[in-house]
Amino acid sequence: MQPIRLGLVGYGKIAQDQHVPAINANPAFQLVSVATQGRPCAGVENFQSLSELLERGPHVDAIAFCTPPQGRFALVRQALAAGKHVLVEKPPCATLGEAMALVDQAEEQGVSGLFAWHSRYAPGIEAARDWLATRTLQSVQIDWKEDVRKWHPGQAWIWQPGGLGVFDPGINALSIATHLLALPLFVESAELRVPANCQSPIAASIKMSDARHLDVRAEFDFDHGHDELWSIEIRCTEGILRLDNGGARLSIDGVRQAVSEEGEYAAVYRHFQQLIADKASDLDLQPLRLVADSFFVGSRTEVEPFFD
Ligand SMILES: NC(=O)C1=CN([C@@H]2O[C@H](COP(=O)(O)OP(=O)(O)OC[C@H]3O[C@@H](n4cnc5c(N)ncnc54)[C@H](O)[C@@H]3O)[C@@H](O)[C@H]2O)C=CC1
Ligand SMILES: O=C1O[C@@H]([C@H](O)CO)[C@H](O)[C@H]1O
Repeated sequence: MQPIRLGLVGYGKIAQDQHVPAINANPAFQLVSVATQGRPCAGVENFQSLSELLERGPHVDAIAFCTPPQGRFALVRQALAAGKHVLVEKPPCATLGEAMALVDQAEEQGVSGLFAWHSRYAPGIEAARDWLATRTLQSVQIDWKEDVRKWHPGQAWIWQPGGLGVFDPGINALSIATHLLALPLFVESAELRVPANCQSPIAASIKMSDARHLDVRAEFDFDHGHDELWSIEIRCTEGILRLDNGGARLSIDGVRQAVSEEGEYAAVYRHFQQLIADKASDLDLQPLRLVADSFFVGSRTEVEPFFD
């Protein structure tokens, strides 16, 4: 079986940390070219732009996008128009409207698309989903706190319009919640704390609910200490389910549960491979909708300036 020939756009932190190692570990894929504006990727042909990669590079079947969300829409549209399958890092675009247009275009082009909500592939998520499917939910508490200086060092884009600020990691928690919970969530209120020199929040408190009045609270913090807190606690009539370490650890009533041994990005690329084989797509907009709604209804409080 011929491998899927892959191009990658945006050889930055996550591409180097996760995408290229996952691609190289999966024999169903062959990374053949990169388009990036920073350091080149060893072992493949490098280009300064997607246009150059498509016009002058070796043939690719699919393209993975690891650029910042601002400007990504035009790039993915260009790849779809060229008939390429696309894997798009989260958040899929800088706006909900752009993401909706990509969903339509992938269908029109008859290619496979994946919005890579990577946290949904964390080792404990599917076991958690199975347990919750037969339980009666009472409340959900999300705490998603990390140090932006550790995970996005020197990345000015994250503080600019479309960069989402603390919702860039926070959307991961929302992608897990929307995957675990049966009913659509909606935002009731939000408080956004925005540094005086930034366009996006460094912290946020969000109150959500669903059609059965489930109480869902989220606390996001981008200026947290070095030890991340990535946890979701779901109280049910039958017991308490808790995901920690971004979904890598699962406990029920304090007892650790067996989880998958597959890493997030290995699972992301295995899913992409299956979508291409099945001529299918997985382009979920729900996490981005909740972020958009948080910005719609969020009250803003100015806080001290942020300096990297
Ligand atoms: N930093 C992290 O820990 C994680 C980041 N992500 C997501 O991945 C995306 C990228 O994040 P990072 O890798 O941290 O950012 P980054 O700033 O380290 O990398 C972005 C890369 O895109 C390149 N680039 C920008 N515009 C381009 C264009 N028009 N054509 C070609 N290359 C272009 C830049 O040169 C840079 O190498 C974001 O959407 C982020 O939410 C996902 C998981 C973790
Ligand atoms: O998607 C993201 O994940 C975190 C961090 O890499 C933990 O996985 C990062 O802040 C965000 O972009």
